[in-house]
Amino acid sequence: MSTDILPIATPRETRRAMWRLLAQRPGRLALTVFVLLAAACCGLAAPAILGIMVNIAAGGGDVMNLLWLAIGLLVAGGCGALLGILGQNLLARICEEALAGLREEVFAAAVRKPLAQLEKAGIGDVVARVSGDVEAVSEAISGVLPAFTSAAFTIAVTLLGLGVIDWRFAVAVLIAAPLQVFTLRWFLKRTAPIYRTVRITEANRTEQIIETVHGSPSVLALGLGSRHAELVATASQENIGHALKGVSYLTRFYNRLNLAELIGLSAVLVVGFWLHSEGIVTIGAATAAALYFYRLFDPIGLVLGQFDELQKAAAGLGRMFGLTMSTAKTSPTAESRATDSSIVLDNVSFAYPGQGPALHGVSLTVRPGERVAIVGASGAGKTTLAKVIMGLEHPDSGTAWVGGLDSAAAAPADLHSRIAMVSQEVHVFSGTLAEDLKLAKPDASPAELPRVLAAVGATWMNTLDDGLETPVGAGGHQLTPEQAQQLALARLMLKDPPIAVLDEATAEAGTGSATMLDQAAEAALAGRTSVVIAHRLSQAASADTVVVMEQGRIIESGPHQELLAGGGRYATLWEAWNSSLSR
Ligand SMILES: Nc1ncnc2c1ncn2[C@@H]1O[C@H](COP(=O)(O)OP(=O)(O)OP(=O)(O)O)[C@@H](O)[C@H]1O
Repeated sequence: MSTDILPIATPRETRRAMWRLLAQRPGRLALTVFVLLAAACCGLAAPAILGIMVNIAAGGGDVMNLLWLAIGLLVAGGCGALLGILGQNLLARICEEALAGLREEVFAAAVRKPLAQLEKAGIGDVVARVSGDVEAVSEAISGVLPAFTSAAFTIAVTLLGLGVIDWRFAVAVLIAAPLQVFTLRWFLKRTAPIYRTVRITEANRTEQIIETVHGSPSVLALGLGSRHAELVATASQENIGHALKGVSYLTRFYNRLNLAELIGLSAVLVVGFWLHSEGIVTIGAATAAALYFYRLFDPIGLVLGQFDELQKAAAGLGRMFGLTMSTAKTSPTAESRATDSSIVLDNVSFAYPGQGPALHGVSLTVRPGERVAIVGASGAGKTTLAKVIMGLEHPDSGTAWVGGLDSAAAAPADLHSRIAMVSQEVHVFSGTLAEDLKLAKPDASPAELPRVLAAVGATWMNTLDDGLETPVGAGGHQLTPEQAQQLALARLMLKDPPIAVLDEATAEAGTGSATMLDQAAEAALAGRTSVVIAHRLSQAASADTVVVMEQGRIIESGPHQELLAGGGRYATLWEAWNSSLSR
């Protein structure tokens, strides 16, 4: 599987994109920073008060004073804890909202991708980005980031507090810093590629599972079950192997951090002893300094330790942003050059990944209201042409203009307001018949639904026990392929776009139903600009223009009668079709 087909955002691009998301809520972000700072300052009070209590106790001081200080200790601790919880909750909420926006962007980007690019990248990679990566980032951002930020504030404020007692304490604490920084760099350098590989091998495993499930009929028919199970197991093993490597580095990382803490605490105690013996600080101040440093153990451990989680999240974020960025690259703002309901293909060429051209410099104009039938042998490129018009595939060169929009660059909502397609693989969605129809127009009035069904000749609707409220699709009343085609045509009528594409909409029909479906298509296409992929040449005969394709090129075009009179490829196809009917 090639995982480099869908881009991955660089760390810089990821940071910028993340900041852009967070900065959408500047007021709440500022309030959160303020609350977290206040919580960290409250935390400073406890060691300071304890230091004062030590001084009082050492000097044989007043018990009442000690009692008041103890109450102050409790109040500061309580306020610090409450503010800390409040700040972390505020931050978690901001992050959750930002992530929800990102999640929507990523899903939208995934469905906007050209089919060929998704197929090339491997569907497992896309699934991993919109599920596994989103989950990993979600967990890290809502679970880790608030605690991480709170710890970072505590460290900064505590270092400041140490400096206020005596600058030499701050220097003593910083003795441990080089080892901590070195340990962190050592850890990040080694584990960053491991985490990237873990995500990639996870995508491989997903790909393998999807392939096995998709191909399960062939897998079972050919007795390939154990071989496929082995392939999935191998992909899993590879993933686990890399994940374990990460765990091994994590253990060594914490060992080194413990050593750094030991060095730092020793330094603070030695400096405290020396400063006290020189009469520079009181015993209480030295105690407070030691307590400050001790207080740093947890936040430093958390910040350094959670780098690991944030790094994993950053890897996921990079892949998520990569998906949205690459969409932005391939789908800039819609280019528009006319607003009528025409289709203009301008020298369009397209090849599926690793294949020869499926379309070769195709130029075609369908005027507003005109109906064009595309005919040609199997593999001539008819369906590919329909996909390019629909924006499902993007031309390698040339442009497909649909109602004035570049179909490869237009926002899906804009494009779909102008064009709709009925494809060969008609899907009946689960739900009632009315719900199925309303997918095309959610606010359709109750009178519209029977009207469009009647227009496409779906008289079978009257025989259903619950009429429009009859459940259809999986688990409901099963429609025949012809009925499903009629339903799709009725949806098209409800949606009422000015332009329509029918890709072999009646190819499923037996001879008996063919005329009925031809009439249904006729009703659905009335008044629209349309392109009909016509395997049944009766559809070509009723079109304004017939276009004949061969090996990705247009080799003939013109009205039905003219092409027949010309005696070319279309005349041959027509003759063959007629004689197949009379047989
Ligand atoms: N998803 C795909 N991946 C790779 N090649 C494809 C894909 N779909 C079609 N092709 C190839 O592109 C060429 C054009 O196929 P296309 O489906 O557009 O032809 P068609 O005229 O619609 O054929 P049919 O009438 O059989 O549907 C063929 O060589 C086909 O094998």
